[in-house]
Amino acid sequence: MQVEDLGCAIDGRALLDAVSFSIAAGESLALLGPSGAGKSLVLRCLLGLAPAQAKVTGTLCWGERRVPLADRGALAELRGRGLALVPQAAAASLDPMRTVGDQLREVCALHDTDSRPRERLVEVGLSPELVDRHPHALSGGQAQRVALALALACRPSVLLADEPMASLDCVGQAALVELLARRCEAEQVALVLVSHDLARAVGCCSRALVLDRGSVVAGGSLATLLAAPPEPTTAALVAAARRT
Ligand SMILES: Nc1ncnc2c1ncn2[C@@H]1O[C@H](COP(=O)(O)OP(=O)(O)OP(=O)(O)O)[C@@H](O)[C@H]1O
Repeated sequence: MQVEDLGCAIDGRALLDAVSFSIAAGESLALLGPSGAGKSLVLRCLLGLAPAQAKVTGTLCWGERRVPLADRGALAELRGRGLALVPQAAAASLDPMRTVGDQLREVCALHDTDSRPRERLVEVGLSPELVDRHPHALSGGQAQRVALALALACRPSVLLADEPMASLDCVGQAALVELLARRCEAEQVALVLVSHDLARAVGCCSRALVLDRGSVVAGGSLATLLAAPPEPTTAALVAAARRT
C-alpha cells in the first residue's frame, strides 16, 4: 500500500498536507506525533471516513490500483477487506446487544473466513469462555483484544491500529503491543500503529513516520530516529520515551 500526497482540509483549514508513505506485506509502521498532529485523521482518510465536510486529496495505491482518496465509495469497498481498523475505544465499537461469539461469527461470514470464535479468542490471548459474554462484561483490555480478533477475522492486508492501548495500564499496553506485532507477523498483515508514545512503538514497529501539525517532519527506521532525532518534534518524542 502506498499513500501519495494525502491532504485534508476542513472549512479551508489544512489539517493534513502532502502526507506520503508506503508499507509492504508483513511490515510495520508507526505513525507518531503529538496530540492534534493528524494521526487519526490519516487513518480516517484512508478508510474513506473523513468528516463529511472535509476535502480530501491524494491517491491510495493498492497493488495495481490507484484510488483517489476523495473517492469514498472506492475506499468503502476496501474497508474491512483490504484495510481493517482496531479503534482507540474498542469497547464502544462493539455491538452491546450481541455476544462476542455472535459478532465474530458475523464478521467471519461476511468475509468468508473460517468461523472458529473460540480459537480466534485464544489467538488474541483470551479465554474461549468469553465467547458467550456481552461487551459490558469485558474489561477494557479484553475489549481491545476482541476488537483485534474482529479486525483480523476480516483477513485484511493492512491493519490500522489507532492507539489501541490508550485505555490500558502499562503492563496491559506492553502486552497488547506485543500481541499486535506477533499476530500481524503470524498472519503476514501489514501494520500501521498510531501512537503518541514512541516507547510503545519500539516494541512493535521497525519504521516510523512522525507527523506534526498535519505534515510529515521525519521518517525512517525507529532505531535511527531514536539514536539521532533529526528535528525537534522527534526529539521531544524521544525525550518523553526515555522518561518512561
Ligand atoms: N471533524 C473535525 N472537524 C474539524 N476539525 C477536526 C475534525 N476532526 C479532527 N479535526 C482536527 O484535525 C486535527 C488532527 O486531529 P487528529 O484527531 O487526527 O489528531 P491526532 O494526532 O490523532 O491527536 P490525538 O493523539 O490527540 O488523538 C486536529 O487539529 C483536530 O482538531
